[in-house]
Amino acid sequence: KDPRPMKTVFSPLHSRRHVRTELDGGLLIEPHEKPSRAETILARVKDQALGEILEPEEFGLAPIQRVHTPDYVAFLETCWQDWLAAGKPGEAIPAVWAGRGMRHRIPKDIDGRLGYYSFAAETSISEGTWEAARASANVALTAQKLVADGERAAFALCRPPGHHAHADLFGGYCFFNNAAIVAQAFRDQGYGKVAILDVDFHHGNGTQAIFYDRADVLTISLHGDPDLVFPHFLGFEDELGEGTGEGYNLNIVYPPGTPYSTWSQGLETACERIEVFKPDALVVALGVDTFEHDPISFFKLASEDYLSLGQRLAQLGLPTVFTMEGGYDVDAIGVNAVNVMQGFEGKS
Ligand SMILES: NCCCNCCCCCS
Ligand SMILES: [Mg+2]
Ligand SMILES: [Zn+2]
Repeated sequence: KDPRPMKTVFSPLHSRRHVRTELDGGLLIEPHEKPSRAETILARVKDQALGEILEPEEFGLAPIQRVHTPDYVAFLETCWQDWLAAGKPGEAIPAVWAGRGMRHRIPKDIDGRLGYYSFAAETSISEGTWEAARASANVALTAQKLVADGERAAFALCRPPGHHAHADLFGGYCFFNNAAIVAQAFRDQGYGKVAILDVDFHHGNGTQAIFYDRADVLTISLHGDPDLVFPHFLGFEDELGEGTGEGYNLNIVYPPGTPYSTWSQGLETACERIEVFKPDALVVALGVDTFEHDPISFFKLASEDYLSLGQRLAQLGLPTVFTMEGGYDVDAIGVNAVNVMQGFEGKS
């Protein structure tokens, strides 16, 4: 509603997450999800004078636990200490999971608990990960508060990202599902219906799972075919929701090489579904790993396409919170992410 320039929320505490390893292709590489991602976006926000930049307020654990289980939150808080106490030489990396026919119970041992509380092995944990993840959730909740207090939209410059995190699973560089936490906060503040639109290249598996049996939060994701890319085991078009939630999940899947001219047709389908749903607020899980030069993805969006994306989202006319998700071409991430905001604000 408020025509003032969009505010950005950012926490320097994101840099407390500085793992040195990512398991990839049988090697421990420099993580794609690196601190310079957030710093580059912040620099672009300043360079473009997008609007005011605020540090987050502290919201504590309660709004996080509206989405994540208390045992999972407690696990994340002590994981690194537990790992060190077990005398491990490297960073905490899950390496064992309950495969088919095994039992989903919570072991005492740290290796067992790492496996119980994760779905993938590329997301190392080390000193400061907990603090950064907590700050990222506070960034998202501060943006939600700005919108609830009357801003038309706000940009939660979150790091680490969140859309792959389930109620009690980390993975895909995600720990707390910031978009889900924002949606639940809107619901807890009396917004009857909320839509979450995930435009990250990857399926928002955590977000889908968290709301899968609910009709009050509509979850939509456009993404690369999970038959070919992460998260591999969720995100197919036949996943429509379950029980009360049937019809309130929508997956739109595209193949390698998809350009904006094709991808934007899916965006249109998503926007039409949102308009039918008539939500009281919109959360956009914004990944820009749909970019043509992204190192781990296979869509072909160009930087100017993010202006068009922002313009289309503004046409929905909803109170909107953007939560930063993926995007791994660090040189281009600032232009691409801020283009969405500038497009939303009317720049073409
Ligand atoms: N080397 C590619 C493996 C990628 N695995 C995790 C991808 C997470 C994307 C988060 S938006
Ligand atoms: Mg997506
Ligand atoms: Zn992604």
